[in-house]
Amino acid sequence: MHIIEAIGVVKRFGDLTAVDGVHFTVEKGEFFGFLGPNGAGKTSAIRMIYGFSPVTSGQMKVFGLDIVTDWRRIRSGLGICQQENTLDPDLTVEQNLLLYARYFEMNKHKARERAEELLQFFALTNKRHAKVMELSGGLARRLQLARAIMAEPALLILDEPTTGLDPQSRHQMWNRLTALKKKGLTMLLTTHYMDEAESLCDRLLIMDNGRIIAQGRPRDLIVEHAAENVIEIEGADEQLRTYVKDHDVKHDDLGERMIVYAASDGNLENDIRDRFCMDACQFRAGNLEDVFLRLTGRELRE
Ligand SMILES: Nc1ncnc2c1ncn2[C@@H]1O[C@H](COP(=O)(O)OP(=O)(O)OP(=O)(O)O)[C@@H](O)[C@H]1O
Repeated sequence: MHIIEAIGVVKRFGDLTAVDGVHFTVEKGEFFGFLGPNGAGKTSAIRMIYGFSPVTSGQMKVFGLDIVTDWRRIRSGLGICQQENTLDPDLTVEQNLLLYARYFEMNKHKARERAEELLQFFALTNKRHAKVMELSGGLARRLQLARAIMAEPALLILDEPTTGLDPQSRHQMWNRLTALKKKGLTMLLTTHYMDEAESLCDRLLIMDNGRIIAQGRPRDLIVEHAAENVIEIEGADEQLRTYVKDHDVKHDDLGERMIVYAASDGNLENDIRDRFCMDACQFRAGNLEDVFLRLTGRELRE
């Protein structure tokens, strides 16, 4: 059984089609990512998974159940960490966890035990009596995550979990998410950080204009849509342009700068190094950002 199965799912807001017939599956234990430019339809798609927003057409199945008819059963197995801070600002860290446990009808003893375990796991024990409004952004996000997994969900949904956090807090968050993955939790995240998606996700999809334009494992997407090795050449000239054309080399011509995508055998790299890299060339590994920009373009959207 798939943990999530989207079959031709469509979401419309009036005349606007935010999600345009998407198909994907998420399997047990997977860390699955949703990427795409602003307005691509990521949030609209994941909101249908947790029943926050009704499906216009198609079918969304979670834990093998239909979201339309079995919303309540599905909801009891989900943990959701939304973009917005949805914590109760007047309550303390610990009270936020305990209050949430009540929605899931957890008995008091179990709730206390679980809250203790999570306070430790997220390094929040010495903040247990602090009010939420006193917390830094990083601590608040950690608490939101702790609360989302309070009732031990089978699927955790994270909408941009590290947006706005400083590098220390982001790394701390990644570290905790990786630990949760090791425990076997299935997770789905949306993010604008390509390094985050590349290091955390087993598989991901890229959306644009409501459609899925690529789907697969990060490494496979890099090989298919960019390359393992990338050369950035400053001061691209006509000779280089002729060379890439004649040798049918995968590249992006950005005017002054050219980005060349080379396979891992090293031949093309060596040739370019010898012929065109007198001064300004940068050799680096291909990454998900290359894939993203190649598929969704470099122009500003708004
Ligand atoms: N409740 C709504 N009513 C009307 N239009 C909406 C609503 N929610 C989203 N949209 C529109 O649907 C499209 C997809 O938006 P969505 O928020 O799903 O994109 P996204 O990929 O999550 O973007 P971002 O990266 O900015 O969060 C956008 O054009 C947006 O304006």
